[in-house]
Amino acid sequence: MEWIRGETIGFGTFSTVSLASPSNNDSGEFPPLMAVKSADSYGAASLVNEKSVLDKLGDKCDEIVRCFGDDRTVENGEEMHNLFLEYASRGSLESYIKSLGGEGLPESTVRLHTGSVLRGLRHIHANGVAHCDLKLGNILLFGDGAVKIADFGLAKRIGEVTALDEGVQIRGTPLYMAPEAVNDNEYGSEGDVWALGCAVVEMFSGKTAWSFKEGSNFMSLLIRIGVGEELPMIPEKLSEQGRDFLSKCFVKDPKKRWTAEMLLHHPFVAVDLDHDGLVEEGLVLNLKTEEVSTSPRCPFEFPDWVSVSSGSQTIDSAEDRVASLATDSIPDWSVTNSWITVR
Ligand SMILES: Nc1ncnc2c1ncn2[C@@H]1O[C@H](COP(=O)(O)OP(=O)(O)OP(=O)(O)O)[C@@H](O)[C@H]1O
Repeated sequence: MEWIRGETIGFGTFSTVSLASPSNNDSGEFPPLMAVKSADSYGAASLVNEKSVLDKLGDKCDEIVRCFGDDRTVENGEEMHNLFLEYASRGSLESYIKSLGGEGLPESTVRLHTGSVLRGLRHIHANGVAHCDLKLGNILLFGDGAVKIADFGLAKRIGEVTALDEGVQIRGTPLYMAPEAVNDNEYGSEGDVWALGCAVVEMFSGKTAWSFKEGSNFMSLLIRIGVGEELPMIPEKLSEQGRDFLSKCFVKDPKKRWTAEMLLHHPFVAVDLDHDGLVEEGLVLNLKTEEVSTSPRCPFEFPDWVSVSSGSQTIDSAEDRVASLATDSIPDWSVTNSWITVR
């Protein structure tokens, strides 16, 4: 495909995202406007991983951003790897919520978006993949109000041990890390569910699920996540159903945490939504809800529930693991946007 690069619309750790349009699209094979994620040789591995995961996931799930292929170009004497993606005209949920001035979204919208992300996660997990970096910055908002999961640069096949899993590494964003990732370096489908809970809190309250003062100690956050009984904040103003939903995501033991499939049957997402609030927001909705059922009280009430484990690791004590993370060369951590993903 011959294509033209347009304006820059986003920056990631290793890539720049800009608009792209095909210069000759007579066949109509590509949309007239796409997002192109470009990385130099340093970030290329992440794009190669993202492309292979997106190929594996296919284009059957409406809640996962579509990929139209990749290519390489030489720009200013440098080889660039480019990945062509469906363009989300309203950017990420993170930037959208920031534009609301710290206010969160109405609960009816949060329920809708949560249902969409869950359908995406169910598809990802059913294909044996864990996203490993779910956060509002990686949930994209489209012109019709739909949301889709993006950024599969850190995604991994469940159970597979990659170079990233060896040694002391952090995959993803600390504020969304699940206890088993902090303690045991375990990243699987269960960790995505924990991260979804953190994203739901942030969507509703406009604040991160863990309170964390800028400049405060990174290790203290890891200890709070990994050790002890403290859980992320569950907003008081959220409905009973919403609070119950979050309590199923924020289960410290990954084996007891609900799966995406189970959560799709929770009444928080499997209900008739308040259409009025959404119409007021100008969102044209693509309503898809699961069959409503009563909320099971525990995972074992699901007859066909199967826990997908991410493989075993040599387990140090939680304290040892947190200490080793904190003594490995950790960047200058601060809150939200400036969190650095260590790959
Ligand atoms: N398909 C898209 N449509 C519109 N904007 C996009 C798209 N993909 C990415 N962006 C924008 O670019 C930003 C960076 O993209 P992305 O998170 O995929 O890059 P990354 O290098 O993998 O970043 P990260 O640091 O999160 O790993 C996103 O937060 C979003 O604002």
